[in-house]
Amino acid sequence: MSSLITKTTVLIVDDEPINIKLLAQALSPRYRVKTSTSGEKALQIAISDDPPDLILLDVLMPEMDGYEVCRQLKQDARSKNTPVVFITGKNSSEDEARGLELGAVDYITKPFNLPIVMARVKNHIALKKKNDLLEQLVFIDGLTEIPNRRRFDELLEAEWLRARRNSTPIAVLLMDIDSFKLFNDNYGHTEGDDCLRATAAALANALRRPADFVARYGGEEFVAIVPEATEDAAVALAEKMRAAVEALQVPHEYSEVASVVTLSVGVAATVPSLERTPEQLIQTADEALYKAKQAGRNRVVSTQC
Ligand SMILES: Nc1nc2c(ncn2[C@@H]2O[C@H](COP(=O)(O)OP(=O)(O)OP(=O)(O)O)[C@@H](O)[C@H]2O)c(=O)[nH]1
Repeated sequence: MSSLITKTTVLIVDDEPINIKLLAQALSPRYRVKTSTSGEKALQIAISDDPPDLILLDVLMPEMDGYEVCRQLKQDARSKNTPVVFITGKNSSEDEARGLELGAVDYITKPFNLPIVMARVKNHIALKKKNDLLEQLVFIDGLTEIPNRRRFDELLEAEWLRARRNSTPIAVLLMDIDSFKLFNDNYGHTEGDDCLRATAAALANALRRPADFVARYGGEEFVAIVPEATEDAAVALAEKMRAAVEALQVPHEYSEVASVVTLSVGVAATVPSLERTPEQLIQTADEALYKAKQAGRNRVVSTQC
């Protein structure tokens, strides 16, 4: 069962069940195949928790045509990296150019040659896997193996725009290990690195919902994005994260606040508007973090942005 779950998935989108059947028969020995006879359903599958690795997309479909499906796929951060291959009876060069300009990686005209389709699918999937790996490496912090600042910046921008569109709240948590210089100075840099790794894992484990996100912000600072969280909900999560680090019980006899490693957290929550920016949200969280440090560390302080 687990091998099935991890198997590469191809989504076939065609309003003609007979076309789907033909392609599915050829692909299913090697890939896990999902199918859709409508563009709307294809979009849902593409942004689901179990998205495909490649989409074979028909152009001529009633209601939403393949070009529109492709356009929407490429606009959504959750599906924009999923390769789209058009398989279509529309065989003019203008049609092909339009498909490729919309962001499709390939354009195959009907009647197609099945071995060629299979070979192209294989090549595009190999490329997609390599891109996924590269993206992971670019966005992962080497020491703690959680997402890095670059990934945070990118995701905050996307979540900010989403929250603004939907008029939903969003919160940022800025976290800083207390007296970490004293930890490093007394226990050494290697122990310091171990502490950062353990802290990162504890913070990642404390997240509750799939959309919640934590990254290493730099040095001994971490940052979380909590979409759709009111200030109260964000504070509750911040408190859970603070407690998770304390519960690690990493000895820190040189700490100014406790006998173990602790965390201070600044929380900022807002409903994004055109007048505000994500940078202001981070700035507000930073001010709250400063207050948490001033108030004695090992605590959560919140400010409305
Ligand atoms: N081991 C290790 N230490 C790091 C790393 N990045 C930053 N640091 C250390 O983190 C420490 C941060 O110290 P400060 O910014 O003075 O803060 P602090 O001692 O935690 O004091 P407060 O935040 O005010 O409680 C410095 O000693 C840095 O060298 C890293 O990747 N590994």
